[in-house]
Amino acid sequence: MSVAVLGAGAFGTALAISLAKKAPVTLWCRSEDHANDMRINHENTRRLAGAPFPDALAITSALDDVQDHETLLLAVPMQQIRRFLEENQTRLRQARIVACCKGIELDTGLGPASVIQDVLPHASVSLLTGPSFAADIARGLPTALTLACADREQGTAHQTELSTDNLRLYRTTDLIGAEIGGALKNVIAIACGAVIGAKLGNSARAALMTRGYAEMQRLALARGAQPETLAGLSGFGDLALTCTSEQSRNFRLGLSLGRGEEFDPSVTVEGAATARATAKAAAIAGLDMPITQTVTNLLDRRLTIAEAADQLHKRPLKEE
Ligand SMILES: NC(=O)C1=CN([C@@H]2O[C@H](COP(=O)(O)OP(=O)(O)OC[C@H]3O[C@@H](n4cnc5c(N)ncnc54)[C@H](OP(=O)(O)O)[C@@H]3O)[C@@H](O)[C@H]2O)C=CC1
Ligand SMILES: O=C(CO)COP(=O)(O)O
Repeated sequence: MSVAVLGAGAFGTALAISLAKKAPVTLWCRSEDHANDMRINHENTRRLAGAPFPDALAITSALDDVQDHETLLLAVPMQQIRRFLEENQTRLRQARIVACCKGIELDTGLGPASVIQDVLPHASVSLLTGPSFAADIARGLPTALTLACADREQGTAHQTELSTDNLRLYRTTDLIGAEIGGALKNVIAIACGAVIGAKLGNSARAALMTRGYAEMQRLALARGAQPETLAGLSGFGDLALTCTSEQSRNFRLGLSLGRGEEFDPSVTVEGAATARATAKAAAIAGLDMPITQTVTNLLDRRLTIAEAADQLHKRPLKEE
């Protein structure tokens, strides 16, 4: 096995730490200054402080050092991946890439695996997604994730390669379902954070999680996904984690909205762009996604929390 992780954010670093306990791993970051910092400290103090590196973890800022690795885990934020891939198209043309990001691209409405397929049609593409906080993975706490790959044989190879004693991977061939579950749970987490921040109660949160899940299913099924995928780790599992924990940045953005506080714009919050991308795609496809639309309106300050709650509540009554 030879694995490299592209992107030394919190998640890429956590995966690299976890996998390097099993075999050598290379972690690539885009700045030599950051690479040096990690080499000196044996830790990524900028993105995942307090998680020491195992000896088998090598650091580089040169893509030439990683392009011959068998498997590349892509852990840069969703809205950055197209540009990254385009800039490195020649190197990555036939790579085996496992996307580790969650979201929907603003301009195209595509998820991470679909963007990779779009830019690199000859690459092998998989997706690693599901309920896991970087800090938990780095600490070696027990975690279960979904490995999605349309090619069953390749998916099985990645499942074996990337599972560890603490990281248990389940596999599916339903890439679209896994992409949509992982992307939309962040949008629903923003809504849940807003409800808790505004002190609207846990009952309201449960209602949002359930009706949010219905929206996830609606979009996923319209795009040809399998319902079981949404019920799995990449859908229901990640929804449950992200909507109930202040460890989640998406949930925390929602909390700030609910409390009327500012939120640090430098924090990676995938659900914001994903809400806008999904609301646009849903409108074009004629899909009813009121929670997603409401989150977009809250983010763009077109609604207050009180107006948002009122609007959702006063929608026409219907069958569940
Ligand atoms: N954090 C978590 O618990 C989890 C995160 N994820 C997903 O992982 C993905 C990454 O999130 P996370 O690691 O937390 O984000 P962070 O904010 O911690 O880090 C983002 C990283 O991406 C790098 N980056 C940004 N743009 C580029 C680019 N154009 N080229 C190369 N590198 C770039 C940044 O580099 P620089 O430092 O130089 O700015 C930074 O290291 C997201 O899609 C997220 O949803 C999934 C599960 C858990
Ligand atoms: O995806 C995650 C948990 O599965 C991390 O959530 P946040 O990006 O909201 O922190």
